[in-house]
Amino acid sequence: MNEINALRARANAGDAAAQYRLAAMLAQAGDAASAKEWLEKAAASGHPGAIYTRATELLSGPPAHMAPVRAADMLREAVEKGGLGAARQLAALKTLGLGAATDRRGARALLAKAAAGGHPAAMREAAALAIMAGRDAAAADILLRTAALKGDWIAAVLALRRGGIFTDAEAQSALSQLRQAGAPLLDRHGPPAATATQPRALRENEIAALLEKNDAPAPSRKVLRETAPRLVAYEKALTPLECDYVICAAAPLLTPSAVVDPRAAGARQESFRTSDGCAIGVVDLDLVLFAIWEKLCDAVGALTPNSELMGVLRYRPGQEYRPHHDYLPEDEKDYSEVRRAGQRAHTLLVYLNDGFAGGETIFPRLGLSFRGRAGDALYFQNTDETGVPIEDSQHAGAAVSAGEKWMLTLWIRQRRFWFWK
Ligand SMILES: O=C(O)CCC(=O)C(=O)O
Ligand SMILES: [Fe+2]
Repeated sequence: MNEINALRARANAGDAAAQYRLAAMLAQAGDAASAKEWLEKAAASGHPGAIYTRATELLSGPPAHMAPVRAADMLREAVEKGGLGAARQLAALKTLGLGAATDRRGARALLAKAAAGGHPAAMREAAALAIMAGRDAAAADILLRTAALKGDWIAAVLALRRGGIFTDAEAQSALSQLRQAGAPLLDRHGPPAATATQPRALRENEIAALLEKNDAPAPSRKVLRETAPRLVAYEKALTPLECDYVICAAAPLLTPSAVVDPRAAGARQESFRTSDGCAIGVVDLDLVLFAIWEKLCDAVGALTPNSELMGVLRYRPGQEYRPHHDYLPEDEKDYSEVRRAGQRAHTLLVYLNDGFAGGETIFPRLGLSFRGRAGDALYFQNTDETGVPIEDSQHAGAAVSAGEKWMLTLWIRQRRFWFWK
């Protein structure tokens, strides 16, 4: 209590950092209204963290509620004031071309700045990009280790999975903390490092050099069915690190899945879909997730802007997705959606993990079933080229009988789906 009173006194005297801390403490204590008030004051006093938080609010919710240009302006202001979280978020906007001009190089430079400044999530993001691009693995491991030791739990999971980064004692302590927090992916991890890596601060230009994109080889593909609905299996569409990254990014966002109901406004919960799921919204995207998104669209020859936001599903034992179609019902309400971007012509499902039983994807009308290993993907057609539904594309996610099944889903429209630009 003393601490909060002292903080309040400093906040009232106009100390921006105290205002920001007070807002965080009040939010944690459940007093959302006062938290919001202090956050606004901190932003007005020029606190970069507060400006960043307000900007992310403008990037959340349905498109009609978003103000991306204003958000980008605020993020720029926060970056100028030294905000590292803001630099990371602005990098994502520049990658998407949302609220700011598309500028991939500028985006990487901003991420490098945030990582060199010691922002844990930015360091983890830079490490993942470096590993994905096949660049200096030792430098990537240093970034990952530093981010994990600074408290970034995703970095800790990735470091454990990769092995050779934590000593045995560090790994044990990370594992027990992660277990307590309910983190995913703790079943399997690599060997410990014989000795602790010497921490070394990486310079901004050194990190920027790690982020240059290398073209990954195209995954091998096998056509499972030639005629409509066309089905194609991809082997190793994503690497283990990419799968793990998606699972970790999605885990905090999961809520019980919803499906589009032709009769009700908005989405509702359905007993025939019992998994937990989420869409990775623009505010959740980072350069790693964007690279994965683009890689998957490239694999199936689709334009990324034609695809809906990536979705992630988690099925626990007994959970399933009963037979359904992915194309949208063409009634009055949903038809405007279909008119804008066309039908959900294509689906790509990526199996993100191994170690579960059941959970095959089944096509009852085709007598086909498929289950990929971690990183494998299944493509199928839901409509023909003109958007006419293919009824035989009906499919189901069979109940999982043991373990957890994690899946990335991508629905691709006939035309541009992205609502910006
Ligand atoms: O879980 C599966 O295998 C199928 C998922 C699915 O059909 C969907 O997300 O639309
Ligand atoms: Fe589906």
